[in-house]
Amino acid sequence: MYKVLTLNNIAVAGLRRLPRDRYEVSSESSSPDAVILRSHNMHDMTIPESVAAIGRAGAGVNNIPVSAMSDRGVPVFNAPGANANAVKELAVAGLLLAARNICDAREYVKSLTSTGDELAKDVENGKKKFVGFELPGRTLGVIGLGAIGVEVANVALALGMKVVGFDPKITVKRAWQLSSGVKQVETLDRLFKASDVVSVHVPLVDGTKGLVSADRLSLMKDGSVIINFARGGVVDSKAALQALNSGKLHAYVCDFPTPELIAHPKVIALPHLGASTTEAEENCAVMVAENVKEYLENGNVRSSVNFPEAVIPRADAWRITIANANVPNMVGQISTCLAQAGLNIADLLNKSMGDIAYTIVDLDGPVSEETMQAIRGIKGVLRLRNLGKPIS
Ligand SMILES: NC(=O)c1ccc[n+]([C@@H]2O[C@H](COP(=O)([O-])OP(=O)(O)OC[C@H]3O[C@@H](n4cnc5c(N)ncnc54)[C@H](O)[C@@H]3O)[C@@H](O)[C@H]2O)c1
Ligand SMILES: O=C(O)[C@H](O)COP(=O)(O)O
Repeated sequence: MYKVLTLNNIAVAGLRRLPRDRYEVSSESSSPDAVILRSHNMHDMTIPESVAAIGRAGAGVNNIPVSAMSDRGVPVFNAPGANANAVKELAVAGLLLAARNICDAREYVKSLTSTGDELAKDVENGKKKFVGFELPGRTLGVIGLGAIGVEVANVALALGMKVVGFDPKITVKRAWQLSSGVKQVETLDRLFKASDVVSVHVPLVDGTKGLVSADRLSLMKDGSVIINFARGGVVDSKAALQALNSGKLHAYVCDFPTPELIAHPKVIALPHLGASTTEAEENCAVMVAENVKEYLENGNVRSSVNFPEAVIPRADAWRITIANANVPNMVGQISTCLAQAGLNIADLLNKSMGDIAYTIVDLDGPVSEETMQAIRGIKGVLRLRNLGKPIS
């Protein structure tokens, strides 16, 4: 029986992928084999040694101690692209809310107590305070052309905007999805200078902290808009508030409220709502549950942020998997241990990603505890799993 600890509510469609006869899924488990979560902060918790895999039912993994998990040989899975449409739709909504001053206009209407002709007069007199701007001809700058950024860029083009994009590490897959109408800019400064609206879609990592800074905001035209459905830390919020006060920014649309942001009349703050649609929650939960299950049962790795993609279809063989430091002669030492035990290798895959290497070995016989100990004793082996024969 595999034990899976959930740290957030995970859509039932995903949990159904973990059959009850083989999986015990609970929000309380002291020795789980895997953890599935959304935005729960794992940095503050002690992660049991029993945990062999972590599944983030979403995109961002800044709430998970990924590097510490790599050191333990534990893969962290996420659900790339599974909530991209949901975020795209809300980013476009945010753009329109800001461009047409919809939040202020709604508040104004809510505040009206008049009726009849008086109300009609208040409506007509009030509307001049909420004159907005249209999108065609304006320039949107998209920072981060991954699953979400590409969708936002493409839809903005369809709305008549000019679009410029910045992503030095765009993947081939995303480049194929990106409309040829999106112009590439070489530097962030150029993107800020060119844009009326900037939308950020990068992960929060050391290199993206405070990426939307006072200096970059100062390059923008007066009355610009920042849209942030990435992470709060990507935008220097003090600088954004100053830019709102000076008129450099017309609005800051943000999915990550702080007391200061909530208090500012020109901030449109939402409660981290980007991925909160039934469809996105189900897509993410299904993708991550399947990938965690595949890893637990078969050792195959798909969509991990710290492990290389590694898949061997299951044959009628005994399987072990090894996560180890990416240094020379690991496969040689592992093979020697197996040969000394008289085991014949039927199939072997060795892949690496950064400092981590991962090896799947299919064998013609069962691996004894003695051989497991010998492999565990090799310097650089982080985690060894004996999966036996496939579950029939
Ligand atoms: N508000 C929400 O509910 C919500 C939902 C989903 C994702 N997110 C956030 O959005 C982020 C992006 O999600 P995604 O699914 O598009 O991820 P993704 O991995 O598909 O795309 C991220 C892109 O950012 C690029 N990038 C990284 N650093 C960069 C930099 N310094 N400059 C320019 N580009 C850079 C990468 O090359 C990649 O193409 C997530 O990491 C998460 O933090 C928020
Ligand atoms: O990174 C993500 O996928 C989003 O921020 C969604 O977070 P959530 O699953 O907590 O809504």
